[in-house]
Amino acid sequence: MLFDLCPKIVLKISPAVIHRLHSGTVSMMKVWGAHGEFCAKHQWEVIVATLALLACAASVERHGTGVRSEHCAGWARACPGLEAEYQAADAVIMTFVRCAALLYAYYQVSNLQKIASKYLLIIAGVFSTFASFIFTSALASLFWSELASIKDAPFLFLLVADVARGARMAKAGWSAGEDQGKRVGKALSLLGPTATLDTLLAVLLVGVGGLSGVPRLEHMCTFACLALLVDYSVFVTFYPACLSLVSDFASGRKEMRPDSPFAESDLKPNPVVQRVKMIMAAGLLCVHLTSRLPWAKENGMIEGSLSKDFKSTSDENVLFNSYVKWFSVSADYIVIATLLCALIIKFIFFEEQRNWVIDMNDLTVKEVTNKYDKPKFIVGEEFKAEICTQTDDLLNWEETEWPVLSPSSSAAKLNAKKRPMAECLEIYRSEGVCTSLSDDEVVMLVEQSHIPLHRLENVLNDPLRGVRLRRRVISARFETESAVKKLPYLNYDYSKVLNACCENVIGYVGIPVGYAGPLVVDGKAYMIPMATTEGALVASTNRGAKAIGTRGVTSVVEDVGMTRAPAVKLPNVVRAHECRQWLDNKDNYAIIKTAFDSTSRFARLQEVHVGVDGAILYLRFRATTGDAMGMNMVSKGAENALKLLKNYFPDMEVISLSGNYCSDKKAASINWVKGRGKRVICETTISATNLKNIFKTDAKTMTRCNKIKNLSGSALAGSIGGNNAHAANMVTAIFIATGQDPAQNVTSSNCSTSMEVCGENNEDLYVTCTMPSLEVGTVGGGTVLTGQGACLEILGVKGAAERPAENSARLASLICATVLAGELSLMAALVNSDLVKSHMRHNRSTINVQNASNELKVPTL
Ligand SMILES: CC(C)(COP(=O)([O-])OP(=O)([O-])OC[C@H]1O[C@@H](n2cnc3c(N)ncnc32)[C@H](O)[C@@H]1OP(=O)([O-])[O-])[C@@H](O)C(=O)NCCC(=O)NCCSC(=O)C[C@@](C)(O)CC(=O)[O-]
Ligand SMILES: NC(=O)C1=CN([C@@H]2O[C@H](COP(=O)(O)OP(=O)(O)OC[C@H]3O[C@@H](n4cnc5c(N)ncnc54)[C@H](OP(=O)(O)O)[C@@H]3O)[C@@H](O)[C@H]2O)C=CC1
Repeated sequence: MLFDLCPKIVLKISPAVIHRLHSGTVSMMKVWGAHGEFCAKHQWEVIVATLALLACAASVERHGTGVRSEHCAGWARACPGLEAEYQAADAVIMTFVRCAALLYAYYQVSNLQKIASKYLLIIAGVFSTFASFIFTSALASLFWSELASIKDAPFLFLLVADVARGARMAKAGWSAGEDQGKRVGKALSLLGPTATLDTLLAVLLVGVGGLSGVPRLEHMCTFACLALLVDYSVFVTFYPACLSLVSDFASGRKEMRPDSPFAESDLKPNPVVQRVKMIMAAGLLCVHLTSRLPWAKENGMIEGSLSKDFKSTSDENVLFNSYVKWFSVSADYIVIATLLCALIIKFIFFEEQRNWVIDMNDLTVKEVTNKYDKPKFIVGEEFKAEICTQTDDLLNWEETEWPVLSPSSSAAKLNAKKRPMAECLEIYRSEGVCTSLSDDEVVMLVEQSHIPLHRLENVLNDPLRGVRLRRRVISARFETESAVKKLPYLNYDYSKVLNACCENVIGYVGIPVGYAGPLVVDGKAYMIPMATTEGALVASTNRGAKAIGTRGVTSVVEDVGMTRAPAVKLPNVVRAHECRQWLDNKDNYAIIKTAFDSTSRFARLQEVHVGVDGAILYLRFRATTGDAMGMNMVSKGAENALKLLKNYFPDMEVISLSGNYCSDKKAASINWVKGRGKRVICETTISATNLKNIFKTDAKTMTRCNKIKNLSGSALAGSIGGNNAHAANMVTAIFIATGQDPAQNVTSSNCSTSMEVCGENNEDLYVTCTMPSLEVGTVGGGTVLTGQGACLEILGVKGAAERPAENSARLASLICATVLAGELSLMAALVNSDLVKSHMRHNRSTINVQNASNELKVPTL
C-alpha cells in the first residue's frame, strides 16, 4: 500500500551502469526462475518441508514457554506495556488502523478482478495470504508471551499482505498448461525480485515504527515485520508448490484456466519504481543502523521513552481506566464488526456492478469479470435490459471486446431526465445531431417523426447507440421485444456496416464457420472457411479434400470481367441499327471506353456486346474490375458511357441501367456461355486406392452416376449451368464466409462437373469442374467486415495484391477447387446410398425437431 503512493521519479544513470544492472538483473531472474521451477516441480517436498517447520514452531509454542518468555524479554522491549490499559486515544487509533486494514484488504480483493475475471484467482490470492498468516502466527507465538498481543495481528497482516501478488502468480501458474513448471518458474523470476525488494523496503519502513518509542506501535511494527518476512518466504516456497499441485489436479478442467492469456508484461515491474524503492531501502537501512546499533542505545535515545507511558497509567484512576477499557474495546469491536459486515454484504450482493462500470475517462465499458454471474448494470434500465438478453450467450463474453460507447452513451446521459419535446427539437435542429440528447429524448423525437428511424446512426454519430435505440423503437412499435432481444447486436463493428453493407440495422445473425482442408490447390495447401448451417456439408467437402490429397487440384483462371447491360430504346429499328454500327466502330468504341474508364482507377472496359430486340438495344458492358467483384464499378462506368452515347444519339431513351442482359442474380445462359466475373477450370485425378479407401467406391461407378445424374438428369430438367451435383453449396458457404454478395450464388454456381476413368488400368478417376461465371472480389462489398476479412486472410487473399485481380482470381480458383472436392464426396455418398444416413447424423438437430406437436398421422398399411 505504501509503495503505491511513491511518486514517479526519473533517474539519470550512465549506460555502463545500466548495462551492469541489466546483466545483473538477467542472472538474478535466472536464479529466481530456477527456484520457482524447483518449487513447482518438487511441490510435495516443499509443501511437506514447510508444514514440518510449521509443526515444529507450533510444538515449541506448546511446550517451550520458557523460550517464548525469554524472547519476549529480549526482543520485545515493549512487553511491560502490554499490560497497560487502553487509553481512549489509543482505542481510536487502533480502530482507525483496523478499519483501514479491512478497507485495504477489501480494495485488494476487489482489484483482483482486474487481474483476471475469476473468483478462483481471488481465492488464490486470499489463500496465499491466509497461508502466510498461519505461518506468521505460529512463528509469532515463539516470540510473544501474551495472547493479547496477537489480537491485532490479523489486521496488521491485512495491511501488509499483498494479495494481488498471489493472484498474479496463480494466473501465471494456471495458464501454464503442460509446461507449467517452467511457467511458474518464469512467473517467479519476474515477481521474485520485486517481491524481495518490496519486502525489504517494507520491513525497513515498518521497522522505523519499531523505533518510535510508542510501545504499542513498536509492538505492532515488530509483528508486521515478522509478517512481511513470513509472507515473503511463503510466497517464494510454499505457495508456488501448492499452486503447481492444484494446477496438476485441475489440468483438463476448463474453469481453472484464466480467461485471458498470461502476459509477461503483467508481471514485469516498472523499472523506475524499482529504482526508487532501492534507494528508499538504502536510506532506511541507514536509519536502522544508526538507531539500533549499541551506541544509539548508549545515548539513551530509545530507553528513555520506552516504558514511561505504561507506568504512568498503572495506579491512578483505576475505575476510570477500566471504564475506558470497557468502552474502548466495545466501541472498537462494534465499529469493526459493522464495517466488516458492510464490506461482506457489498462484495456479495453489489460487487458485480463493478463489472459494468463505465470509465468516464475513455468512456469504455470495462471489467467483464465473471462470465458465470448474472451481470448487474449501472448504465440505465434500458441498456441493462438489452445487455441482459445476451446473458444466454455468456460463454462468448470471455473473448469479447466491449463496445465503445461514445460520450453520448455515457451513464450521465443515459440516465438524464427527459426534457420537453420543444427543447429537444431545438437542440437537434441547432446542433444537427443528437449527441447531447438522452436515449429517451432521442426516442421521443423518432416517435414524433422528427428523426427518420433509419438515420439514427447519423444523427447520433454513434453506430452502436443507433442500433440499440432502433431495436428499442421497433420492439415497442411491433411488440417484438422478446424476439428482438434474442437477436445479438453487441460486439460488432457497425462503423464498417454504415453506408457500405446494410441499413436499418438491428443486429446480426451468427453463422457457424467450419473449415475444409487442407486442400492442395496449385501446389499450396489451404484451409477453406465455409459458413453454413447445413450439417454434413463441411464434413463432405473435407472428405473430398482428403481424397484429393497431396496430388492437389490444378486450376486455370480467366478474368472475364463484370457486366452491366442497360436497355436503351431508339425511335425505330433503323436508328437502333445505326447505333449498333456506331458502337462497332473502333474509334467510337474508344470514346465510349474513355468515358467508362474515367469513373474508376481499376475498372477497364473490355467489350460492349449488343443484344437486339426490335428498336431496343441491350448494351452489355464488360469490364475488368481489379480485385473487386465490380458490380458498383461497372454500373457507374456504364452510366457514364450512356451519358456520352446520348450526345451522339439524342433520341435514345435509357429504359433501365440494367436490362437483364447482364445478367445479375438470375439464371441466364448468357453468363454460362460468355462468362461473367472469373472463369475457372479445375482438374484432379483420384487414385483407385483413395476411391476405395476414402469414398468406398470405384471410378466406373462414379463416372456412370455423373453421366446419368449431372449430365442427362440436368438436361432433362432443362437446367442451365446446372451440370453438377451441388456446386451452389460450396459456393454459397464460401461466399458468406468471405463477404461476397450471397445473391450472386445464382450465377456463380454455374458449374459443369465432368468425370472420366483414367490411369493404366482405367481405375483412377479424372475429374474437372468448369465454372464460367464466378463473381468474386477481395476488395469492397462485404469483404470489409471484420469476420469476413478474417476468412479472406485465412486464405491469404485479403485486399488487393500487387497485380490487379491476383487475389480475386486466387479466391475464384480456391472456390472452384472446393466445389470439386464437394462434388466428389457427394457423388460418392450417392453411389453408396449414404446421403440420408450422413444427413441424419450431421444435419438433424436433436434439440428442436424431435418433439413435434403437430405430427401428421399416417395410417399403417
Ligand atoms: C436507396 C433508395 C431507397 C433511396 O431512395 P430515395 O427515394 O432517394 O430516398 P429518400 O431519402 O427520399 O427516402 C425515401 C424512403 O426510402 C427509405 N430509405 C431511404 N434511405 C434509407 C436508409 N438509409 N435506410 C432505410 N430506409 C431508407 C425510407 O423508407 C425513406 O422514407 P422515410 O423513412 O425517410 O420516410 C433508392 O434509391 C433505392 O431503392 N435504390 C435501389 C437500390 C437497390 O435496390 N439495390 C439492390 C441491389 S442491385 C442488385 O443487386 C441487382 C441488380 C441491380 O444487378 C439486378 C439487376 O440486374 O437489375
Ligand atoms: N450497383 C449494383 O447494381 C450492384 C451492387 N452490388 C453490390 O456492390 C458491391 C460490390 O461492388 P464493387 O464495385 O465490387 O465494390 P465497391 O462498390 O466497394 O467498389 C470497390 C471500391 O474499391 C476501390 N478499390 C480499391 N482498390 C481496388 C482494387 N485493387 N481493385 C478494385 N477496386 C479497388 C474502387 O476504386 P474506384 O473507386 O477507383 O473504382 C472502388 O471504390 C457489393 O456490396 C454488392 O452487393 C451487387 C449487385 C449489383
